[in-house]
Amino acid sequence: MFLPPDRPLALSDQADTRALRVDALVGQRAGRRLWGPMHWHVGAGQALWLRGPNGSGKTTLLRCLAGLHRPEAGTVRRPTGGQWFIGHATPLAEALGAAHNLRLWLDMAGATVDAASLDAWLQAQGLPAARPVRQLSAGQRRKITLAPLDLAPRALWLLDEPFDALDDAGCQALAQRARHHLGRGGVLVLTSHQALPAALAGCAQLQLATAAGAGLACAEAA
Ligand SMILES: Nc1ncnc2c1ncn2[C@@H]1O[C@H](COP(=O)(O)OP(=O)(O)OP(=O)(O)O)[C@@H](O)[C@H]1O
Repeated sequence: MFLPPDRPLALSDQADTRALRVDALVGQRAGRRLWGPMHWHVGAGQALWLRGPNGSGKTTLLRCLAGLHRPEAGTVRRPTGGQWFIGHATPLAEALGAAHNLRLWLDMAGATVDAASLDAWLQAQGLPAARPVRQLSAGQRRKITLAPLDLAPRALWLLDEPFDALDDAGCQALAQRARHHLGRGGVLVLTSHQALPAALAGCAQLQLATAAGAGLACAEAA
């Protein structure tokens, strides 16, 4: 099944080292083909919204883009400047506070962030630095997991359902951060079951689809 994107993907120069590029990529889970082959690239300053029904393979595609899941075939070329992959689960240590969690996460990711910047960011977000994460709400947890985007800028943002659990103000603020990232020449690929805030309206879309009865999904982009 071929479903064209609502808007064609913006093309960039094939040699552009700031672009995210996918060639002949085929996605699989447990040996079952989910989508592909797909060919597209997203240039610096551009965003791509992955869409599709539950189980169509959006998370799998994001994980392939991040290099966390092996595709059946094909290649992914990421922009220079590093990446953040932030999944929809919140992998926080429940007994630790936000500052401690972020310190561990940033250290593991090789990101250098001084304690003052981290504390200032938490304060600006109205998040408690030391209260155990298990005492925080779902939206507060979500905000913590998204903190590295601001604290340690990287060229490629791969975000799986980043608006989940955020209130309206939180969604708007995240979209503005994404807009700022794109303005600096970053690349964004995200999934969202909800409509994107106005700041991200008009970005390119890639629709993954499940063929009725066959359990097979394919995708294509202009
Ligand atoms: N660890 C796994 N082992 C085997 N199959 C898996 C595994 N994880 C996911 N799948 C299967 O892969 C398919 C795609 O899953 P994926 O999570 O990528 O879909 P999705 O489009 O992100 O779904 P949703 O909108 O529900 O988040 C589904 O059919 C799912 O059952």
